[in-house]
Parts: sequence; C-alpha cells; structure tokens
Amino acid sequence: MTAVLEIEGLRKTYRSRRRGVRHALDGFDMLVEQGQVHGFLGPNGSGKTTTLRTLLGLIKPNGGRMALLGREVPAALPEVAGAVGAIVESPQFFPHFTAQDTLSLLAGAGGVPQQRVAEVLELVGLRDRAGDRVKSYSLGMKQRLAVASALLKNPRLLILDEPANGLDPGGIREMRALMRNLAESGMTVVLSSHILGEVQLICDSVTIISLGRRVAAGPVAQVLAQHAGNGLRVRLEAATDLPLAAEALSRAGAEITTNDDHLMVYGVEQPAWVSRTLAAQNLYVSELAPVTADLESVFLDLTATAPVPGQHRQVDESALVGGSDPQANGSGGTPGSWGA
Ligand SMILES: Nc1ncnc2c1ncn2[C@@H]1O[C@H](COP(=O)(O)OP(=O)(O)OP(=O)(O)O)[C@@H](O)[C@H]1O
Repeated sequence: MTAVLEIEGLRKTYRSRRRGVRHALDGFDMLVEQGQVHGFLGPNGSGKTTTLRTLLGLIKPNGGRMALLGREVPAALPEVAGAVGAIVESPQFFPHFTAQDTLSLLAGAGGVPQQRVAEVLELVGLRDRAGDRVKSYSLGMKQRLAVASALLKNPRLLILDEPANGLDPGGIREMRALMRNLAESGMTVVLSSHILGEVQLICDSVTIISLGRRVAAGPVAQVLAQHAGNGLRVRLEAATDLPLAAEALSRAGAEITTNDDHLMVYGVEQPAWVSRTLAAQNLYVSELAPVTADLESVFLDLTATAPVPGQHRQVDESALVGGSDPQANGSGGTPGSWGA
C-alpha cells in the first residue's frame, strides 16, 4: 500500500490577544493509503481545519513533518499541487454565472482542456443543470459544483472539509455515491466530518482527532472492534432479580452496567458463560444479545464529548493554555485572526 498523505508530530500553536495561546495541533499523526475514502473525524475545535490548511500550505506549522503523494510538503507543494484537489473553505461562485461558465473559466485559468468541463459535470451529476445560473442552485448543487471545480485537474488526492455540511438526507446520499465513485476510479478521498453515521457508511478508514492529537486510526471495522467495548445485553425472566444477577456476574469477574430492565455485561468471551453463571444461582436468562457499538459511541467515548450529567463543558476549553496574554500574538495579526 502506498501512503498518499502522511503527517507526523504536527504542531500548531495559535497566539492571539483575545484568546491567548492555543495548541490547536499537539503532535498530530495521520496516514492515508492510496485509493481509500478516509474519514477525518473530530469534534468542533479539535484541529481538523487547521490540519487541512497546514497540509495545503495555507498555515505555517510550528513543528512536525508532512508529505503528500510521497513528497515532503510544504517544500514540494508547487510540484504536487497539480495532483491535489481541495475544498477547505466553501468556494464563492459568481451567482449570475452558470455551472458551465464557472467551470470553463476555472479550466481556462488552470490550463485544463475545456473537454474536462463536461466530464466533471457528468461526474458530479450536474450535466442537466449546467446551463442554469448558480444562484438558482440548492446548497447540495453548489457543493457538487465545488467538488467539480476541485476535480477539474483530475487530482490523485481529493481533500474535502465537511462536504456534507448543510445538505439534506438526499444531498448527503448523492455526495456519498459521488465519493465512492471517485474512490473506485482510483482517487484517494479525505473528508473531514462530524456526521458519524455517514462516515461509517462511506469511509474505508478513519483518523479520529481530539484536542489536536490522534486518538484512533485505521480501517473503520478495526477502530470499531478495538474501541467499541462490545457487550452483551442480558434480560432475566424476573426483572426484580437483576441486582442479584449483577452481583453474581461481577463477583465472577465480568464488568456490569445496570439498566431498568436489563444488564450490560462486558469482558466476557463466551455468552454461554453468562447463562451458566446465572443458572448456578437459579437465575434464568430470557434474552442474551450481543450489542455492537457504532462509530458515534466510539467517537464520543474517545473524544470525551459524550454529555456528562450535571457537567457543561466546551469541547475545546481544555486546549486553552494559560490566560489571555497581550504580548502573545507573535503573528501581529488582529485578535482571533489566523496566526500563521
Ligand atoms: N485563527 C485562530 N486564532 C486562534 N485560535 C484559532 C484560530 N483558528 C483556530 N483556532 C483554534 O484552534 C483550535 C482548532 O480549530 P480548528 O478550526 O482547526 O478545529 P476544527 O476541528 O476544524 O473545528 P470545526 O469542526 O468546528 O471546524 C480551536 O481551539 C480553535 O478555536
């Protein structure tokens, strides 16, 4: 397998008068293999956009190394840029232009043959509306036009920041089909998202980032298997016996969480062990079912964004280091500006 995107120990610290010093990336690692649809997941403020902007040379990192298509960046960006398509911020299109005009203009400016315009319109499913003005487009169609513009140069790697943002379920489904088609044609697609169900459906592999660090990575199935904490749901003939059953199972070495009408049992290799242990206490199982966690629960668990009763916490609060330091803005930019 060839690595198309490699990041090792990436660090980025923002310094602003208003918000103080912030370690947006704190030794972040990421690896994407060729031909995959790779999900880049993380809660708000975890460092996804900073990573993508840094990769594309829009922000200067404070440390670490990055490579795109086997070449070290930012040094080799001029050579690899032609093979990387990216939408990191929603591109603005002239509302009075049609999709055809927009893409023709971009193709002309980028030295791309005009016949490619028809190809990308076909690919993103905009062929029939190519003659309509952009201002008449739905958000989903504008997103597809954005993807079309990134596809003009037939990139080997396509990087999309939140491509399904604001799309309705139909639009999300179309975007999913588009990503899969592109990957099948050999393109590598990296998409950042917090629509977890979507990522689980569409992606071959994922990187999960929290507070500027990688907390999990690998094929989706592997990440789920390693972190899901899969358990067994156990119901008894008499629900009033649940406390007794919980005690018996935990005495025998299992981890138990109790619910109103069932127990969740963890750390057990054979389900039969549960029924045997309980039957030995004259407790009889009426249901014994494996419960597989989904990416959403793994994500919430790993990134500690699961709501905790009685606690209110902003996701990126703990990324703030020290207080507001009026001298700290090394970039000399305005408060809250990109401190590259
Ligand atoms: N220009 C900036 N100046 C100061 N801090 C910044 C700046 N841009 C981002 N940050 C901070 O860096 C951290 C990472 O932000 P980033 O935008 O990379 O996160 P994200 O994962 O893309 O979030 P979202 O999902 O909300 O887009 C956050 O704490 C954010 O507040």
